Amino acid sequence: MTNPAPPRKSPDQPWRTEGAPEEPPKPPGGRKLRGGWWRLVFTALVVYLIANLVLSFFDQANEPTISYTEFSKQVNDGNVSKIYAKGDAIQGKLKTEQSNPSGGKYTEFNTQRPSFADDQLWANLTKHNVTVTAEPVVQHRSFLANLLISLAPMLLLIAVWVFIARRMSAGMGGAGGMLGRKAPPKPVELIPGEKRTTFADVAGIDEVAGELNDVVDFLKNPDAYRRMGAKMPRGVLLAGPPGTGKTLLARAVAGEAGVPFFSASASEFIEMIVGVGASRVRELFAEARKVAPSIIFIDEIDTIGRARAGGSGMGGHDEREQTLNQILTEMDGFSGAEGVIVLAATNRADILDPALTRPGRFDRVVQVSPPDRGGREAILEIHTRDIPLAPGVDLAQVARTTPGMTGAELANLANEAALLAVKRQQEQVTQTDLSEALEKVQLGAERPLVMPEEERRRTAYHESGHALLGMLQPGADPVRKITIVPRGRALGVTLSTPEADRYAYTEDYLRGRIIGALGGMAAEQVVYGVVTTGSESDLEQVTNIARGMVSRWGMSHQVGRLSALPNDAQQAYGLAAAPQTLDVIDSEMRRIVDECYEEACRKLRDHRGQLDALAQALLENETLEEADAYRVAGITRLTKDLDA
Ligand SMILES: Nc1ncnc2c1ncn2[C@@H]1O[C@H](COP(=O)(O)OP(=O)(O)OP(=O)(O)O)[C@@H](O)[C@H]1O
Ligand SMILES: [Zn+2]
Repeated sequence: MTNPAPPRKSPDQPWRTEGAPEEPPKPPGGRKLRGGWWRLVFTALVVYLIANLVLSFFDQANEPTISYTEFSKQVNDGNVSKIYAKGDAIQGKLKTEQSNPSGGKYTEFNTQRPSFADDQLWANLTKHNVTVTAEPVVQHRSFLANLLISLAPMLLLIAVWVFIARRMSAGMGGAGGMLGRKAPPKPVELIPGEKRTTFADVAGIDEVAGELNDVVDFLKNPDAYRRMGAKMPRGVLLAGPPGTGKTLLARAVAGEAGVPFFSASASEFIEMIVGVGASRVRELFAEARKVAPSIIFIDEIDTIGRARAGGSGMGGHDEREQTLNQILTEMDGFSGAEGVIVLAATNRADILDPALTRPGRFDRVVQVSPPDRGGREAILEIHTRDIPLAPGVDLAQVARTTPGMTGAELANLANEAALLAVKRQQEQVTQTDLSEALEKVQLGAERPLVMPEEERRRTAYHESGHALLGMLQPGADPVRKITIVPRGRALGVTLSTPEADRYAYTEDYLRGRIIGALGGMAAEQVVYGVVTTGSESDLEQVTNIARGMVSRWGMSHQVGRLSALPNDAQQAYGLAAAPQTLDVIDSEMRRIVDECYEEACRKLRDHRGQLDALAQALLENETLEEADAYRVAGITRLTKDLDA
């Protein structure tokens, strides 16, 4: 829970404009399977060969093997002192050394008595006073060793196979596998000692919890429903952005109902060789049925449940389809009274295969959204339950300044504040810890970086450009902080957050956002006459907003009130925008951004004095808080904090 707030893609979030790209390329998620077992096979082969060599070395032991004729002759010559016999194998010792016909001398020997020899061996032996011992002859190779050697290749094969199978099921989250190697899926809430999650651990999404109440009810008392002939939904789909508490909610349903909770991530299913995903699904459902009523939770269902058809041509396509089919089959197989309810989570409900949401499957979709102000406060309360708070800590105030943040981000915030307090050896977490933690979460951690003076100056102008335009636009989100202390991957940051939660945006507001985001580049243009690479992430933000305005929100006359670009699900079905539509979208986006850029430059030229003042103040102080920023720029805030 230490990851910083993700880059904000949707406009309903506090936003920031900054001077450098922010996301480093993700390392490709590689598979770990290969290499390992080839090495195992190789090692096993080498061991096998060496073992064979050693054993065969013992085989051609010291004593030469002599013919039975030679042996008989030695007995008759009275040259044999003693023999050991087992069955027809005979080992013995001579009284005097003999030379071997094949070269060399020997006193000890081996020989084999032919089965048809009906000679007078026993008589001869006693006649010549040979000590005969019928003890078992020292065997160079035990029966077991012989067996092992003959079975070795097969054992080797089996070992390799088991090993591969284990590796594969380890990749499935360790729960279950093929080969009957049973580490059956463990229902999480049955693990002794584990604290049960309940609705009391979930806040800010009360309506959602309410919607799940009858699921809880059903799980608690399936018989009542059965008697009434009432059918429960077999699947409930929890849809919403990452970190809004979908997993938490699913656990809470299980916790409230007091039933076992099986959890799996859909992506685990499709990493494997074809067929394994489906069998893992079968196993999971079988286990859940055994202990019904119970809950199966499948996270990231979109990774297997995205719309089929359209041939995405991706690898693992078959496996995905088989796994999905298996899930659907299992769900269809429910009589509805078995008491296994499948909860699935996705943040891409829009791209799901319609087969999944058909009646009798995930026919109930519950939308989980980021919390509102009251919800944020309640979530903060939950996540500070175990943190000693200093008197005077105002969680409501924190909730006010965190619009758009999800439950996971708020939990992270509370934890960061606690970490700060520990670092400072405080007994309690203070309001200052909380606001500094928020700053770290929103802006990224401060980064020691000595910048050349010229670069600092340019950064100061860049950030002042963002800030001044933000302050000048009526209706824009207020500027909370400007800094030229490098943070995260940015050289400087200007932070603006809305006064209150916003749910819909006007065209003017969006244009204002574009103008503000272009403010950094425009300031460089106005002051230096050239621009730098420092505007990369600004331009990304600008492009996203402009694309949305033109292609999704009907804010371009040329394109009209159309959802002009196919969504992912439509794309999966092979739907693409017509080339001429793409041309229009492109030129409309350019028009809007160009207009905004011109306006940004014009405004900065008109207010050059304020721009210089802000840049100067930043060079001196490095960071300006909201009040100082407005004072330096000589601008009075047009709107007031609703709760201030
Ligand atoms: N509404 C909430 N109330 C309390 N805590 C929450 C809430 N939402 C999220 N959290 C906290 O954030 C953590 C992560 O949430 P969770 O994993 O449930 O989100 P998710 O929606 O499943 O995310 P993802 O889509 O990334 O899997 C939870 O364990 C919990 O600590
Ligand atoms: Zn910028």
